[in-house]
Amino acid sequence: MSILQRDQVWPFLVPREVKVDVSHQVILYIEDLSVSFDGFKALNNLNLYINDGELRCLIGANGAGKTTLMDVITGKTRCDSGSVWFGQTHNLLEKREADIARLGIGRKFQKPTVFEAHTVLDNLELALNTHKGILPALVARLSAGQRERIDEVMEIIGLQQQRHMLAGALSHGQKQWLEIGMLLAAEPRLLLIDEPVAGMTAQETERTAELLTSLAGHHTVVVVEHDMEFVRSIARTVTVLHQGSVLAEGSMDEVQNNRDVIDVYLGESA
Ligand SMILES: Nc1ncnc2c1ncn2[C@@H]1O[C@H](COP(=O)(O)OP(=O)(O)OP(=O)(O)O)[C@@H](O)[C@H]1O
Repeated sequence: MSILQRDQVWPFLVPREVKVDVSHQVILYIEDLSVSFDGFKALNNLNLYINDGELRCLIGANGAGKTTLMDVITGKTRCDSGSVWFGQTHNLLEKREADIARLGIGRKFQKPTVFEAHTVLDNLELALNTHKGILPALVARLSAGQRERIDEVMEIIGLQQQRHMLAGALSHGQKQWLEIGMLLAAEPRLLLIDEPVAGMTAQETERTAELLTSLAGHHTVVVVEHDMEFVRSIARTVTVLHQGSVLAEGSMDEVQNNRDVIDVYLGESA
């Protein structure tokens, strides 16, 4: 069944009762993180702090370590050393992938993986009830709260008109929004989003910028993206990774004018 082939873990089920201590405004603490593959350091003493409710963009050349970092945060890859804390009380390195998802960390991979043979509405219902399996999830009665959440999400992702349309008939951009909606259904605290606008039209890219910007505040959003124009349109703070470490961090203008960033990533044309 396609549900078993998914390459991601849904943050099953609402409401989220997990308490995340963000009294110091930081929701994600990453310190001295190192990961190596056969002696090659994909992450090298990386330090990164993400504030609660912020929208952070992560950029860096191919192989800089962006995916590996997401993999460690979500429990997919184990590190050699370092620490990763979700708020001040949850040590993510001690947790399994599914438990990390249940804490409220949602991840969206680059390629959309919606259930194409089901409607937009069914997809959102499935996101709330995946643990039941497809058929039982579709016939299960949703609570009033769940139904309300689905309506809210439908509005956030702007697919009310497509509610009863098969997901397979949506445009590429709409599929990406639907998948973001499937993550949102579970009200995640932290969303990790990999290259959301790859393959999108200019209009879809613009709409995605609005969507992600609107999520910040209520959620913390970390976006990995290569499209610099898009990053400029959404980013307050940009972190540049290079060879597994943070090379620079700051506003888009600051990193674009940073000599090291120009040398190793952006090039003179920036
Ligand atoms: N499972 C693995 N086994 C061996 N090497 C790996 C593995 N995963 C990643 N690497 C290597 O680690 C380095 C960092 O890769 P990673 O995918 O994290 O980079 P990235 O910044 O996400 O790049 P891209 O922008 O191309 O997605 C690369 O040199 C990659 O080849």
